[in-house]
Amino acid sequence: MKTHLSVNLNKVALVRNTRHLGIPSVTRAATLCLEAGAAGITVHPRPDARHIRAQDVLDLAELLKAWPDREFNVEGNPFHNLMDCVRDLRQRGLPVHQVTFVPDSEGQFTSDHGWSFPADAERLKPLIAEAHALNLRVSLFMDADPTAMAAAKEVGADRIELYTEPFAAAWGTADQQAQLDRFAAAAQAALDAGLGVNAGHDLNRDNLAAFAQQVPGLQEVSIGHALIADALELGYTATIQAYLACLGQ
Ligand SMILES: CC(=O)[C@@H](O)[C@H](O)COP(=O)(O)O
Ligand SMILES: NCC(=O)COP(=O)(O)O
Repeated sequence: MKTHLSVNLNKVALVRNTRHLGIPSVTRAATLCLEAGAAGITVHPRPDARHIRAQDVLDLAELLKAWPDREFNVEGNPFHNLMDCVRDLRQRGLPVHQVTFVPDSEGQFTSDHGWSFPADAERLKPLIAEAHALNLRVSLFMDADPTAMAAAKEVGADRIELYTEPFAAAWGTADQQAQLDRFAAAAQAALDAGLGVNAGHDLNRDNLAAFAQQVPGLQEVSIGHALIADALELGYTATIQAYLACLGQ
Protein backbone atom coordinates (compact mmCIF):
# COMPACT_ATOMS: atom_id res chain seq x y z
CA MET A 1 0.00 0.00 0.00
CA LYS A 2 1.21 3.50 -0.82
CA THR A 3 1.32 5.78 2.22
CA HIS A 4 0.44 9.37 1.37
CA LEU A 5 2.70 12.12 2.68
CA SER A 6 0.70 15.13 3.85
CA VAL A 7 2.87 18.09 4.78
CA ASN A 8 1.81 20.09 7.82
CA LEU A 9 2.60 23.77 7.27
CA ASN A 10 1.92 25.06 10.79
CA LYS A 11 5.56 25.87 11.41
CA VAL A 12 5.94 27.91 8.23
CA ALA A 13 3.06 30.08 9.46
CA LEU A 14 4.62 30.28 12.91
CA VAL A 15 7.78 31.89 11.51
CA ARG A 16 5.80 34.08 9.13
CA ASN A 17 3.73 35.42 12.05
CA THR A 18 6.76 36.91 13.80
CA ARG A 19 6.80 39.78 11.28
CA HIS A 20 4.25 41.55 9.08
CA LEU A 21 6.06 40.82 5.82
CA GLY A 22 4.26 37.67 4.66
CA ILE A 23 7.47 35.62 4.55
CA PRO A 24 7.99 32.74 4.59
CA SER A 25 4.87 32.22 2.48
CA VAL A 26 2.63 29.31 3.44
CA THR A 27 1.22 29.02 -0.07
CA ARG A 28 4.69 29.11 -1.63
CA ALA A 29 5.77 26.34 0.75
CA ALA A 30 2.69 24.32 -0.23
CA THR A 31 3.42 24.78 -3.92
CA LEU A 32 7.03 23.61 -3.53
CA CYS A 33 5.97 20.57 -1.47
CA LEU A 34 3.27 19.60 -3.99
CA GLU A 35 5.64 20.10 -6.92
CA ALA A 36 8.11 17.80 -5.16
CA GLY A 37 5.48 15.07 -4.88
CA ALA A 38 3.70 15.53 -1.54
CA ALA A 39 0.27 13.91 -1.65
CA GLY A 40 -1.40 16.58 0.40
CA ILE A 41 -1.29 19.51 2.78
CA THR A 42 -2.28 19.49 6.45
CA VAL A 43 -2.95 22.47 8.69
CA HIS A 44 -4.05 22.72 12.30
CA PRO A 45 -5.58 26.19 12.76
CA ARG A 46 -5.63 26.62 16.52
CA PRO A 47 -8.12 28.95 18.26
CA ASP A 48 -5.27 31.30 19.27
CA ALA A 49 -4.11 31.55 15.62
CA ARG A 50 -0.51 31.20 16.77
CA HIS A 51 0.44 29.77 13.41
CA ILE A 52 -2.15 28.89 10.76
CA ARG A 53 -4.80 31.62 10.44
CA ALA A 54 -8.25 31.46 8.90
CA GLN A 55 -6.95 33.28 5.82
CA ASP A 56 -4.19 30.66 5.38
CA VAL A 57 -6.83 27.93 5.26
CA LEU A 58 -8.71 29.83 2.55
CA ASP A 59 -5.54 30.60 0.59
CA LEU A 60 -4.36 26.97 0.71
CA ALA A 61 -7.77 25.68 -0.37
CA GLU A 62 -7.75 28.16 -3.25
CA LEU A 63 -4.27 26.90 -4.22
CA LEU A 64 -5.36 23.27 -4.03
CA LYS A 65 -8.05 23.91 -6.68
CA ALA A 66 -5.15 23.68 -9.14
CA TRP A 67 -4.07 20.31 -7.64
CA PRO A 68 -7.23 18.16 -7.85
CA ASP A 69 -5.33 14.90 -7.20
CA ARG A 70 -3.94 16.15 -3.85
CA GLU A 71 -5.66 16.26 -0.49
CA PHE A 72 -6.36 19.01 2.00
CA ASN A 73 -6.53 17.80 5.62
CA VAL A 74 -7.67 20.29 8.25
CA GLU A 75 -7.07 19.32 11.87
CA GLY A 76 -8.50 20.73 15.04
CA ASN A 77 -10.98 20.47 17.85
CA PRO A 78 -14.52 20.32 16.43
CA PHE A 79 -15.83 21.85 19.66
CA HIS A 80 -13.68 24.95 19.07
CA ASN A 81 -12.95 26.49 15.66
CA LEU A 82 -12.64 23.53 13.28
CA MET A 83 -16.24 23.20 12.11
CA ASP A 84 -16.64 26.94 11.36
CA CYS A 85 -13.47 26.70 9.33
CA VAL A 86 -14.64 23.82 7.13
CA ARG A 87 -18.20 25.16 6.83
CA ASP A 88 -16.67 28.35 5.44
CA LEU A 89 -14.62 26.38 2.91
CA ARG A 90 -17.69 24.48 1.75
CA GLN A 91 -19.80 27.66 1.50
CA ARG A 92 -17.13 29.14 -0.74
CA GLY A 93 -16.95 25.97 -2.85
CA LEU A 94 -13.30 25.43 -1.92
CA PRO A 95 -11.69 21.98 -1.67
CA VAL A 96 -11.19 20.18 1.63
CA HIS A 97 -11.14 16.39 1.83
CA GLN A 98 -10.53 15.33 5.38
CA VAL A 99 -11.04 16.72 8.86
CA THR A 100 -8.99 15.29 11.69
CA PHE A 101 -10.72 15.81 15.02
CA VAL A 102 -8.15 16.43 17.78
CA PRO A 103 -9.16 16.83 21.45
CA ASP A 104 -6.83 19.71 22.26
CA SER A 105 -7.70 22.37 24.79
CA GLU A 106 -7.54 26.02 23.71
CA GLY A 107 -3.97 27.27 23.92
CA GLN A 108 -2.54 23.77 24.28
CA PHE A 109 1.22 23.65 23.68
CA THR A 110 0.84 20.88 21.11
CA SER A 111 -1.38 17.82 20.67
CA ASP A 112 -0.63 15.17 23.27
CA HIS A 113 -3.50 12.67 23.44
CA GLY A 114 -6.37 11.18 21.50
CA TRP A 115 -10.12 10.92 22.08
CA SER A 116 -11.49 8.86 24.96
CA PHE A 117 -14.24 6.32 24.63
CA PRO A 118 -16.93 6.01 25.82
CA ALA A 119 -16.50 9.47 27.40
CA ASP A 120 -16.40 11.42 24.10
CA ALA A 121 -18.70 9.19 22.05
CA GLU A 122 -22.09 10.90 22.28
CA ARG A 123 -20.79 14.45 21.78
CA LEU A 124 -18.70 13.43 18.77
CA LYS A 125 -21.49 11.69 16.87
CA PRO A 126 -23.42 14.81 15.68
CA LEU A 127 -20.22 16.55 14.57
CA ILE A 128 -19.05 13.52 12.64
CA ALA A 129 -22.49 13.38 11.01
CA GLU A 130 -22.24 17.08 10.12
CA ALA A 131 -18.78 16.60 8.62
CA HIS A 132 -20.13 13.73 6.54
CA ALA A 133 -23.00 15.95 5.39
CA LEU A 134 -20.30 18.39 4.23
CA ASN A 135 -18.80 15.50 2.23
CA LEU A 136 -15.71 15.28 4.42
CA ARG A 137 -13.81 12.22 5.49
CA VAL A 138 -13.49 12.15 9.28
CA SER A 139 -10.36 10.96 11.03
CA LEU A 140 -10.15 10.80 14.84
CA PHE A 141 -6.83 11.47 16.59
CA MET A 142 -6.30 8.41 18.80
CA ASP A 143 -3.78 6.94 21.17
CA ALA A 144 -2.41 3.56 20.08
CA ASP A 145 -4.95 1.56 22.07
CA PRO A 146 -6.30 -1.42 20.13
CA THR A 147 -9.30 -1.68 22.46
CA ALA A 148 -10.55 1.79 21.47
CA MET A 149 -10.79 1.25 17.73
CA ALA A 150 -14.21 -0.40 17.59
CA ALA A 151 -15.66 2.55 19.52
CA ALA A 152 -14.09 4.99 17.04
CA LYS A 153 -15.83 3.13 14.24
CA GLU A 154 -19.11 3.03 16.14
CA VAL A 155 -19.29 6.84 16.40
CA GLY A 156 -18.98 7.07 12.63
CA ALA A 157 -15.30 7.80 11.97
CA ASP A 158 -13.81 6.83 8.60
CA ARG A 159 -10.22 6.74 9.78
CA ILE A 160 -8.15 7.18 12.90
CA GLU A 161 -4.90 9.09 13.13
CA LEU A 162 -2.51 7.33 15.50
CA TYR A 163 -0.81 9.82 17.83
CA THR A 164 2.79 8.83 17.25
CA GLU A 165 4.69 10.89 19.83
CA PRO A 166 5.15 7.91 22.22
CA PHE A 167 6.64 5.93 19.34
CA ALA A 168 8.90 8.82 18.33
CA ALA A 169 10.03 9.32 21.93
CA ALA A 170 10.98 5.63 22.16
CA TRP A 171 12.96 5.68 18.93
CA GLY A 172 16.56 4.67 19.58
CA THR A 173 15.76 3.31 23.04
CA ALA A 174 15.22 -0.22 24.33
CA ASP A 175 11.46 0.43 24.07
CA GLN A 176 11.55 1.07 20.30
CA GLN A 177 10.34 -2.33 19.09
CA ALA A 178 7.73 -2.62 21.84
CA GLN A 179 6.28 0.71 20.69
CA LEU A 180 6.31 -0.37 17.08
CA ASP A 181 4.48 -3.56 18.05
CA ARG A 182 1.94 -1.52 20.02
CA PHE A 183 1.27 0.79 17.07
CA ALA A 184 1.06 -2.14 14.68
CA ALA A 185 -1.52 -3.80 16.93
CA ALA A 186 -3.54 -0.60 17.17
CA ALA A 187 -3.48 -0.17 13.40
CA GLN A 188 -4.54 -3.77 12.89
CA ALA A 189 -7.42 -3.29 15.34
CA ALA A 190 -8.50 -0.20 13.40
CA LEU A 191 -8.35 -2.12 10.12
CA ASP A 192 -10.33 -4.98 11.68
CA ALA A 193 -12.97 -2.46 12.79
CA GLY A 194 -13.26 -1.16 9.23
CA LEU A 195 -11.32 2.06 9.75
CA GLY A 196 -8.58 3.57 7.63
CA VAL A 197 -5.27 4.35 9.36
CA ASN A 198 -3.40 7.67 9.39
CA ALA A 199 -0.58 8.63 11.72
CA GLY A 200 1.28 11.69 12.85
CA HIS A 201 3.16 13.66 15.47
CA ASP A 202 6.93 13.84 15.71
CA LEU A 203 7.50 11.51 12.78
CA ASN A 204 10.82 12.30 11.14
CA ARG A 205 13.42 11.07 8.65
CA ASP A 206 14.92 8.68 11.20
CA ASN A 207 11.80 6.96 12.48
CA LEU A 208 9.44 7.10 9.49
CA ALA A 209 10.67 4.18 7.39
CA ALA A 210 10.41 1.60 10.18
CA PHE A 211 7.00 2.90 11.17
CA ALA A 212 5.66 2.70 7.61
CA GLN A 213 7.13 -0.77 7.11
CA GLN A 214 5.80 -2.27 10.32
CA VAL A 215 2.44 -0.58 10.84
CA PRO A 216 -0.15 -2.26 8.61
CA GLY A 217 -2.51 -0.41 6.30
CA LEU A 218 -0.93 3.03 6.78
CA GLN A 219 -2.77 5.33 4.36
CA GLU A 220 -1.40 8.73 5.33
CA VAL A 221 1.22 10.35 7.50
CA SER A 222 1.03 14.04 8.29
CA ILE A 223 4.39 15.51 9.17
CA GLY A 224 5.23 19.09 10.04
CA HIS A 225 7.71 20.00 12.73
CA ALA A 226 10.65 17.79 11.72
CA LEU A 227 9.97 18.13 8.01
CA ILE A 228 9.97 21.93 8.08
CA ALA A 229 13.13 21.86 10.22
CA ASP A 230 14.74 19.63 7.58
CA ALA A 231 13.58 21.99 4.85
CA LEU A 232 15.47 24.85 6.51
CA GLU A 233 18.64 22.88 5.89
CA LEU A 234 17.89 20.97 2.70
CA GLY A 235 15.20 22.99 0.95
CA TYR A 236 11.65 21.82 0.35
CA THR A 237 12.30 19.73 -2.74
CA ALA A 238 15.13 17.61 -1.32
CA THR A 239 13.26 17.26 1.96
CA ILE A 240 10.06 15.98 0.37
CA GLN A 241 12.10 13.58 -1.74
CA ALA A 242 13.84 12.28 1.40
CA TYR A 243 10.54 11.69 3.22
CA LEU A 244 9.03 10.00 0.16
CA ALA A 245 12.09 7.73 0.06
CA CYS A 246 11.38 6.76 3.70
CA LEU A 247 7.94 5.72 2.45
CA GLY A 248 9.48 3.68 -0.37
CA GLN A 249 8.43 6.17 -3.08
C1 LIG B 1 -2.66 16.57 15.65
C2 LIG B 1 -1.21 16.74 15.59
O1 LIG B 1 -0.46 15.96 16.10
C3 LIG B 1 -0.65 17.90 14.89
O2 LIG B 1 -1.57 18.72 14.32
C4 LIG B 1 0.11 18.68 15.85
O3 LIG B 1 -0.81 19.02 16.84
C5 LIG B 1 0.74 19.87 15.26
O4 LIG B 1 0.34 21.02 15.96
P1 LIG B 1 1.41 22.12 16.33
O5 LIG B 1 2.14 22.42 15.08
O6 LIG B 1 0.57 23.26 16.81
O7 LIG B 1 2.27 21.53 17.39
N1 LIG C 1 -1.13 15.24 12.50
C1 LIG C 1 0.23 15.44 12.82
C2 LIG C 1 0.76 16.56 12.02
O1 LIG C 1 0.10 17.11 11.21
C3 LIG C 1 2.14 17.00 12.20
O2 LIG C 1 2.68 16.75 13.45
P1 LIG C 1 4.22 17.15 13.64
O3 LIG C 1 5.03 16.45 12.58
O4 LIG C 1 4.30 18.65 13.50
O5 LIG C 1 4.54 16.67 15.02
